[in-house]
Amino acid sequence: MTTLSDKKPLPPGTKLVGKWNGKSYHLERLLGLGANGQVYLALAGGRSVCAVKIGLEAAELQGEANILASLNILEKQRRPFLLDVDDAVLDGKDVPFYVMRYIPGSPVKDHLRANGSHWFGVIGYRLLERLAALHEAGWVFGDIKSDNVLVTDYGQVELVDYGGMTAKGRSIRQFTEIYDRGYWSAGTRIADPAYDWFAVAILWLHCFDGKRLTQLSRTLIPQNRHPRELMKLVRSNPRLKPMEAWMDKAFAGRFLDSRDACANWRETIRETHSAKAKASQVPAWMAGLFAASIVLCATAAVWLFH
Ligand SMILES: Nc1ncnc2c1ncn2[C@@H]1O[C@H](COP(=O)(O)OP(=O)(O)OP(=O)(O)O)[C@@H](O)[C@H]1O
Repeated sequence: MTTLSDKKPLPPGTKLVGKWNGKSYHLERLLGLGANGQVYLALAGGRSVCAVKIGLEAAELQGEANILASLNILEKQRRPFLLDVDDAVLDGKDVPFYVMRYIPGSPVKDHLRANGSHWFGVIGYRLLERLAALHEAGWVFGDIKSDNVLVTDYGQVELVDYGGMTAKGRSIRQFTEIYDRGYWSAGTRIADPAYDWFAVAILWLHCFDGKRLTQLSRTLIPQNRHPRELMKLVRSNPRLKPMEAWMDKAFAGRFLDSRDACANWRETIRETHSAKAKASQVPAWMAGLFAASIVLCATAAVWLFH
């Protein structure tokens, strides 16, 4: 019997037939199990690949679908993300679902682990660009975390789970504690672009220093949770230390706007790269000394064997 319980995934091959739009979806495998529902890789009409989110809470799912529908309208130049919204009958019960474009990527933390941490410069820039576009359209993403930032094999960055997306000025709809600036006494939970910048800075700490970040959140009493504690981690991490100035601004919400956050990111990455390139260059005096020693050796060899 096929039932939708909050934790148990539906078996592969389950067919959902939309009650209102009549479209059918074959569930292939579970992509993610979250607090608000289950996301499956599916085949629409038996052919095209898509992602289906089945909700346990109809109102919550409808809220997400409404946000995605307005995003489709706002971002006409992008391929639509929301493809269908409907109900299906499973085991005699109405189950609400919506269908999205499938993003063939992995969470940013996994991507960096598999492909190398040097990717984080370009991924970070693309993520900030995506956020800047949302901010300019009047939205704040809200629930930035590794699972919701998918990176494709070609390094494209896509956001998933728009359940936290909130209009500027409203209370953040959905967030993850450790990424939340309210939790770290760094500001309110009122949606503004700085809310997302803060979460992006936490994302890099989570990717490169996850253990110490978790440890910090477990051991600090609430009164002592503060960005200065996060900055101590940044300064003592060789990967993040070069990004110190950017991270500090992101924690304090001190960029002019999201384009400024992007430009600052690019500049910091560029400076880090040129500093590394300089450090790896062999100084001229050392190269000269090396050349002279070769000449000396060659002369000695000729003299010995003559
Ligand atoms: N369009 C998509 N394409 C590919 N994978 C997706 C897509 N949408 C969601 N996923 C995967 O499914 C996971 C769970 O989806 P989602 O975050 O929407 O559920 P949720 O119930 O809101 O979860 P959470 O409790 O983490 O907020 C995501 O973290 C992501 O890995």
